[in-house]
Amino acid sequence: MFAANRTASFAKRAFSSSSRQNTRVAVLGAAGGIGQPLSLLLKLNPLVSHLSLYDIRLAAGVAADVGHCNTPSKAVGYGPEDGGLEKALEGAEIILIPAGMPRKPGMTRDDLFNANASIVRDLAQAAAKVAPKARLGIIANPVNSTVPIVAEVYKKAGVYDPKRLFGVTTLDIVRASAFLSGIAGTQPKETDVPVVGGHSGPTIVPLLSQLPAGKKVVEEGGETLKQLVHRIQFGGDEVVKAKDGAGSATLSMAYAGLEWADALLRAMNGESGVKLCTYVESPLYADKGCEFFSSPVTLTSEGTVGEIHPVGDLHPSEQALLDECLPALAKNIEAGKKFMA
Ligand SMILES: NC(=O)C1=CN([C@@H]2O[C@H](COP(=O)(O)OP(=O)(O)OC[C@H]3O[C@@H](n4cnc5c(N)ncnc54)[C@H](O)[C@@H]3O)[C@@H](O)[C@H]2O)C=CC1
Ligand SMILES: O=C([O-])CC(=O)C(=O)O
Repeated sequence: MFAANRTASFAKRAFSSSSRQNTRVAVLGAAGGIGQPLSLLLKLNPLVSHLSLYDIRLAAGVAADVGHCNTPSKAVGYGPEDGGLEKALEGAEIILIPAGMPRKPGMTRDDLFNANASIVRDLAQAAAKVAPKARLGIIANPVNSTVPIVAEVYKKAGVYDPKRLFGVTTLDIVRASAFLSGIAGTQPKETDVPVVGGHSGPTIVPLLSQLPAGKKVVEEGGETLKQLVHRIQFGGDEVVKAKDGAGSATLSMAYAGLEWADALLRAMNGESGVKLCTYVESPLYADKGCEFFSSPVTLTSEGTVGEIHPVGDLHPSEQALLDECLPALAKNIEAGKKFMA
């Protein structure tokens, strides 16, 4: 439910007469480590009719390449010349933004702020102008801050609708599912761990006690629990270290980005009750300075934010993680808002 893992039903849906299968999706940063595999996965999704692939380099090549996949959707690449960004955004209903610098070993996600805040701001300004009604999925880090930046851009443009702005935290849910099932011996797709808070280190709060396999690990406590929580919170570092200077998670992020987009596409195509953990404007901890927070969200039939669910029952160890998350997250949100002030 939280991982929104429905890729296996692609084929079935391709022939469903009720689905509209005509959604236009734009990827900004489409030629990057995430952008390329994400564009491929979107090209394979039968609910996508048109893919607009924008990047400051190589987007035409990526579009030509994925365009040879024999699925019905069309892929078109755009560079910055001749108003390419605006053209890419025209008619977009879902916009994914993986444009921006990835981490190198020794960096935190917050160290990316200076490089990525202005990239995301500029892309959001164009999106607010050309496709203000599109649903936006922000992947570029630091997500905790880039989402508030986009909100401010949209407010300044007078087109902000908090129901259409999402931070993509799905990789945390994907990792929690992979790591817990590895310990518990359960099927990853059936090991659906809600992960709330934000998307960096201590702001990532896995709620393992809310499913049977995780509850057992939480109740046993000790090193196994400690290491599992640490691995979910710092899984990104694991990939950055293994890639040894060549970037951060790209393939698993593309998979997670597709899961996020597919959840919206399914909701927009008539599936009711689609629910996923995602980082949105939220009343849950606004009084603690966290105007944005990831918790389970039920999507509307428009693929927008519907009901925002509270975090539910927490084990004392999870309450402690949440207590640590909130001040750190509030600081990240404040940094994003200050950048736009
Ligand atoms: N939300 C999440 O869970 C995750 C987020 N990320 C973040 O995603 C971002 C991208 O990561 P990678 O794809 O690995 O980086 P990358 O460097 O491989 O690709 C980034 C792409 O963005 C493009 N780009 C830069 N400025 C642009 C602009 N103004 N307009 C359009 N495109 C522009 C670059 O040309 C490049 O193709 C990073 O900030 C990274 O930290 C990475 C993994 C997980
Ligand atoms: O760790 C990073 O810098 C990239 C990222 O957000 C992740 O892998 O979760």
